[in-house]
Amino acid sequence: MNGIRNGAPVHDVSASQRIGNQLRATLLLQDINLLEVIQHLTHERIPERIVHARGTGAHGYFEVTDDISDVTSADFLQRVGEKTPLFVRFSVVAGERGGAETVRDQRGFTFKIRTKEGNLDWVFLSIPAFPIRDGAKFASFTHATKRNPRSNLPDHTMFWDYFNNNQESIHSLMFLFSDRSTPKDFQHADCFSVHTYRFTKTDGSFVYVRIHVNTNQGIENFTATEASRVAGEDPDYQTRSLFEDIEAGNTPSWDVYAQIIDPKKAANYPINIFDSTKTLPFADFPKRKFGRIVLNRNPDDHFAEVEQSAFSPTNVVPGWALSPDPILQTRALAYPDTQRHRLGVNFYQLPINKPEHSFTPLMRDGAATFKGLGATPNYFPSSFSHYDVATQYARPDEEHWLGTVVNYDSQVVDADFKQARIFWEKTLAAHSGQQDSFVSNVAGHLKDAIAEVRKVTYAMFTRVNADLGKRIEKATEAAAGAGNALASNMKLADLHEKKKGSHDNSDNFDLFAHKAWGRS
Ligand code: HEM
Repeated sequence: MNGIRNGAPVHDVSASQRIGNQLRATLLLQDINLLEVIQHLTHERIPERIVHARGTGAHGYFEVTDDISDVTSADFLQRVGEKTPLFVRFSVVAGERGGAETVRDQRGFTFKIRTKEGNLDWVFLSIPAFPIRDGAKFASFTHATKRNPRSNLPDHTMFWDYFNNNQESIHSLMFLFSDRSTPKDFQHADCFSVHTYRFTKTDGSFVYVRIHVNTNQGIENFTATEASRVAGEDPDYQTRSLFEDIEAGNTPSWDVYAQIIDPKKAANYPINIFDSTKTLPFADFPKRKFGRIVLNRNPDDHFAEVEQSAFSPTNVVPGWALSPDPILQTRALAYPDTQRHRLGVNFYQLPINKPEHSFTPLMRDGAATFKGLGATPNYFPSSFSHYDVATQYARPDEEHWLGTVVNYDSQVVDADFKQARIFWEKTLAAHSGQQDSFVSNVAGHLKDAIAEVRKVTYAMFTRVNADLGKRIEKATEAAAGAGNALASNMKLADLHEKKKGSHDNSDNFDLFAHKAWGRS
């Protein structure tokens, strides 16, 4: 056995070198095996993802089922029947790495499609509308939906107060409190690109596109009661379900559709196609099938593959491009940045992330460099380099921007409630019992917020539909009983007041006063 990493054999693997043979003995610093084994162990954890920390993964392939070459030059989409290998990571957003999986939340679906022209990452969600459309709000949204910094407990006052003050989230919130957000497992859920992206062609033309990935296993959800029970009985339920499904030789699959959006139509369309809080109606932008995703192999090692995988919407290939959606543009910064922190600067050289062919002479060195450049010129252009840029891909040049720099903070308007209203009045109403579940799901959560916050939330749901507002108020107040919120919840009154001398950072509250921010 090679116990030490230099490859030398170790004979007494579990022995320790020491002076003295019985319990009274002292260890020796020269015991290399012991030192190395313990020092490796104490470095075995890496930071967990700031969001989507809990996840599982599988290998499989993307297959082109229908011709879509009229709208994209993406090489892997040119030939019906062609299969491209992929790796998927499924995740739960808010909980920590060991958290229960069947909780109410969005689910992340991330695909690394290993095309011959580079890895294409689709970093998608199980809810087709996102809660925010201003990138700078992502920190607030993430903090408010995680733990209270003082109690380290989930805080329903903080949660609902965030949404009361950021009501552009209402459409996404409607999905979050429907049974769609307690899916039985990943195999029985759909996912969506949420953002508008672009399919591009080598002639410089492009169309906008939103992707829908629809399960072939059928949608199956838990009720809130079932989800809580399973979270307690088997916190790893969804990882187990996927692993056992694939281990048994099953091949869960999803059909892949595109909503194609003509840029000219988008320019005058009443919904801003770059607003990630909105979906686009199928009546105006029908779904067009072009592929299938099939999973058929479990990872060999969870840490090496699932934990060390690094996905980013910026991993694009020719034929697929980003759009001006401001959330997508904010994400372009976030992912590779956090991955340099989480995995190190050469994270893309790890086997799970490495593209089939890669040649990046302008990036060199850094911790854990696996393959150096040797004598390759590491500047460009060079008289001695034998490489060139890929000129066959004309850069789409459709977007011309001219304007004044502004501090834009989107405002909530009545139109932001329209799709939430349709969801309540049509989508939920069409499925027996789903309106009742929605009301009871909200009440079961909102009851733990303080009364002052609950009241504002009732008004928010009333803006969606007056009857919905009344039903939520009635169910929540009944559940809240005497009106007591959990004692550990953040007390807003504490935050409203400046408590002189009671807090090291009490002066900071001044910074957040509306007046100091020019919004009084
Ligand atoms: C401004 C908005 C957003 C920011 C700043 C952001 C940031 C992040 C960060 C930092 C991670 C952790 C990545 C890692 O450690 O490797 C992450 C993961 C993830 N995000 Fe976002 N995100 C945003 C919006 C979105 C949206 C709109 C979607 C989907 C439409 C999305 C889907 C995901 C998924 C699926 C993961 C898990 C990736 C994995 O499995 O490794 N995020 N996000």
